[in-house]
Amino acid sequence: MASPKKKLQGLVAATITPMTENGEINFSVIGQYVDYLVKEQGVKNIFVNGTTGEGLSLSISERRRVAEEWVTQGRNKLDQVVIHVGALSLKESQELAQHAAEIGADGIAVIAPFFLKPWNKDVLINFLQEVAATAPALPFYYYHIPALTGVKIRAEELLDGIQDKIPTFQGLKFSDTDLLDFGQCVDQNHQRQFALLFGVDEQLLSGLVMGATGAVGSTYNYLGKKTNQMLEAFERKDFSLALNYQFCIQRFINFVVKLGFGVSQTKAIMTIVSGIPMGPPRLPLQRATREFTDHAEAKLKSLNFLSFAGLKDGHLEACG
Ligand SMILES: CC(=O)N[C@@H]([C@@H](O)[C@H](O)[C@H](O)CO)[C@@H](O)CC(=O)C(=O)O
Repeated sequence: MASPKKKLQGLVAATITPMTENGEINFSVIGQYVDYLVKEQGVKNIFVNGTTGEGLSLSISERRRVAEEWVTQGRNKLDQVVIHVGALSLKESQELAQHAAEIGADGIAVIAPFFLKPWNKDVLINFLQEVAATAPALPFYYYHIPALTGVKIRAEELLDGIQDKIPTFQGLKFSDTDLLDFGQCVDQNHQRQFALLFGVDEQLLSGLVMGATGAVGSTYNYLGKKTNQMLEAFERKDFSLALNYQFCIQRFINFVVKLGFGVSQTKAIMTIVSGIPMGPPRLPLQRATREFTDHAEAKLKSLNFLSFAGLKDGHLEACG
């Protein structure tokens, strides 16, 4: 069984793929992006080429180059770099998995194929197993995101006995709001051997209460510091403060969700907060509107999310 340096835990930023104005990948800012995550947001784990990274909208050659750049720039700065290698084609997924191993990534993750779909747990596991086997020394994570893949096989069902089939299986990225399913994943993880990473940032506190060992998400790119404060309050069992942080984060997410929120808008917000140009998204996504950007910036300012001043203990108003 593959053994990672240490269990993946804490916050994992689902990285954006920066692009130039003419739609090419902007590799030149990835080094600066790594430094920003580590120094400004206190986030030292990343999840590359996932949903936020538009992984499925990139060519295989682009995905390889993006993975390489993150691994290279993250060396001696980041704790873990997990590469999402899911694809509709098993062969492409295997190629990416093998490549991730060759470049020294710390783990790979795979979503369920979502066009011709696996119709039950065994078929899904067969697919995952074939990918994992091409990178036998790399920790393997299943990326559960049923709203986007349309594959509704419950995570707790998948987890049951999975290490017998996939010896490198190390955990789950759970991007769903079904806390019954998530709780049952935690419940069967008796020996705490798996990383159970929650993927719905606005509900992370509920995920922590249910037993999440960490979290992967888009907002940790720019709200990592704030979310880390929530994690620290939770660790100290200061649940009232942790809830204040969660509400504060929710106020922002709720605000942008009402305006229309997705990967394009994440790129725009990250550009505002970090000052690093993330560029436009790739078609079929459309660039965030000027109206969105102006409103989001005003909200970030009103919540004190641009200055990173932090909440004063117990004062909910501090971010309002
Ligand atoms: C559907 C979606 O994009 N979910 C995000 C969340 O971080 C999400 O942006 C956040 O909870 C706000 O709704 C992540 O789970 C996705 C993710 O980690 C990824 O980019 O692979």
